[in-house]
Amino acid sequence: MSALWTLKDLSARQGRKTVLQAASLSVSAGEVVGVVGPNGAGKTSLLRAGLGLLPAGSGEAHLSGLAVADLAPAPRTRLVGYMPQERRVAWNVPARMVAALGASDLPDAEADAVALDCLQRVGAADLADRGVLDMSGGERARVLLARLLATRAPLLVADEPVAGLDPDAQLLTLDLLRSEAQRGGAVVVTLHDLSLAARSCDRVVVVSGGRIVADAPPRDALSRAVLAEVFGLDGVLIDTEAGPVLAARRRA
Ligand SMILES: Nc1ncnc2c1ncn2[C@@H]1O[C@H](COP(=O)(O)OP(=O)(O)OP(=O)(O)O)[C@@H](O)[C@H]1O
Repeated sequence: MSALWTLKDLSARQGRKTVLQAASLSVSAGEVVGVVGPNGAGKTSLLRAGLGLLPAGSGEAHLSGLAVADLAPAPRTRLVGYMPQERRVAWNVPARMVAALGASDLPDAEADAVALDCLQRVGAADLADRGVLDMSGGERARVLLARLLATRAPLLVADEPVAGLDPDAQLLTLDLLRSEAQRGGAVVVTLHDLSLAARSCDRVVVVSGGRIVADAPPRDALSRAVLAEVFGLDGVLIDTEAGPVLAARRRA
């Protein structure tokens, strides 16, 4: 398997605070990797520092073997598509235009065709001509997912793509990301739903206090000990017909 994204001892700060400490990670083609951790653990910082969007204090990050620090924005967007946590869109332009931004390397007509195809895949074909500010939050999230898919980049990184989505849309989102991995890409996704992470990801990376404290298949990464120490939960993954489900309560 070829590594599409590698981090080696990567650290980063926000102001005086160290938000990422010596993080090492390797993501290969075909993988769906979930990044989990409590609020403020450093998940977004990990993604942003690893993509060169937050200056790294030390360590290295590579995309398809190329040092992120040396990559100009245009070549970087060919190697990675990034869906940030904030779903901010400034202008009330139609969904098809927003989705087409993901394919801005193509001539307009081709970018539009890719955008429409991606809107269809995310179940938002009927929203194509609607302004993105005239939508519900969940509808806008689908449009932004379409924009991510429209990048056709080998690595897709999505920060909480299922936040605020209904259950069917959550599963659809993970299914679509899985299909990108099956086509030979790699996917990294932050999630708060640990059941969904266990069910949908090949590997789960647990972040706590700015450090990667586990990086393993879901059952190992979300062990009783990690659930207790990192999440403050007395919990366990239970097998069901639909996949593993977390049964947990807060620790006393
Ligand atoms: N712009 C900023 N300035 C200062 N500190 C920041 C900034 N952004 C994030 N932080 C701090 O960095 C730490 C990690 O934040 P980060 O957003 O990476 O966490 P997260 O795991 O993604 O959290 P969440 O699940 O709440 O989205 C937190 O302590 C946060 O307060």
